[in-house]
Amino acid sequence: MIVEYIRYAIPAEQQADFEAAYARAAASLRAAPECADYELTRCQEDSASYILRIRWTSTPDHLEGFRKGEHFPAFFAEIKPYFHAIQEMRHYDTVTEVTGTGGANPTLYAWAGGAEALDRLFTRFYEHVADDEVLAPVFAGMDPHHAQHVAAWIGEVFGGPAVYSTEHGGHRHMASRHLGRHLTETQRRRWVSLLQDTADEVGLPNDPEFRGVFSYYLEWGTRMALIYAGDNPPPLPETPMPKWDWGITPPYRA
Ligand code: HEM
Repeated sequence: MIVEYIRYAIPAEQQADFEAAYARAAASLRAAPECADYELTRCQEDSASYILRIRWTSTPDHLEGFRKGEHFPAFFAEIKPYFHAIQEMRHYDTVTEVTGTGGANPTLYAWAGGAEALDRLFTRFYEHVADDEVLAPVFAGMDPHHAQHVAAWIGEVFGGPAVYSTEHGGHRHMASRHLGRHLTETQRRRWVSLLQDTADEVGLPNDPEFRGVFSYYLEWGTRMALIYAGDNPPPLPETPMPKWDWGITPPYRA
């Protein structure tokens, strides 16, 4: 993914037409498979300055795919009158590690109740697993610290301290622990529903926003576990830990 920034200087009397032209041109961006997202903003301190930010799947996808593709003619027809007003139009690589979310919303980890709440959740969960006819055989030989390891994993994925990646082998190790286990859909579903029941039991926050994201993660994570446990697992991930956040349902505050 790369980011293109286009800076414009648009005199006050042209701004309404400029914004309307971009509102129409945006239909081409929405239709273009090379475009991830876009945003046109106007400067507060200098109202003539606009910045258009477009995330493209890659620079060649933008220059070869979009510019030579079916959506470009309609896009360019709308914005051509403002071409002379461009002050910068360049592609930027997201090569730095400096990215993240600010403190406007608590992390999922903090909202859940931190390490103590996640330890409580998984300790109780694996107590139930031991008595569950579907799951008990799967976890019969598990590491005695398994519950704490999974709590550390989820804690880090949910924005907590980097305990799993620094002390327990990170993403690659987690995926490797599922290899060759040939987990079934029945086991996966039981794992998810038993964990959700346990979340109720130990009093994890039950607001729709948190539980929605929690379920989203469990659904994705368990389906990934089945893929790694299956006959043709993908190469083990060398990538950093997945990071989860609130997405389109930030925490509700009255
Ligand atoms: C969101 C979903 C899941 C997460 C976050 C998760 C997390 C983990 C982690 C972090 C480990 C490695 C623990 C360590 O470092 O010692 C692990 C191992 C394991 N997982 Fe999962 N897992 C998920 C889904 C599942 C499912 C659905 C099953 C089976 C129904 C499963 C079965 C196992 C087993 C059997 C091990 C090895 C346990 C041991 O020998 O200690 N996992 N899992």
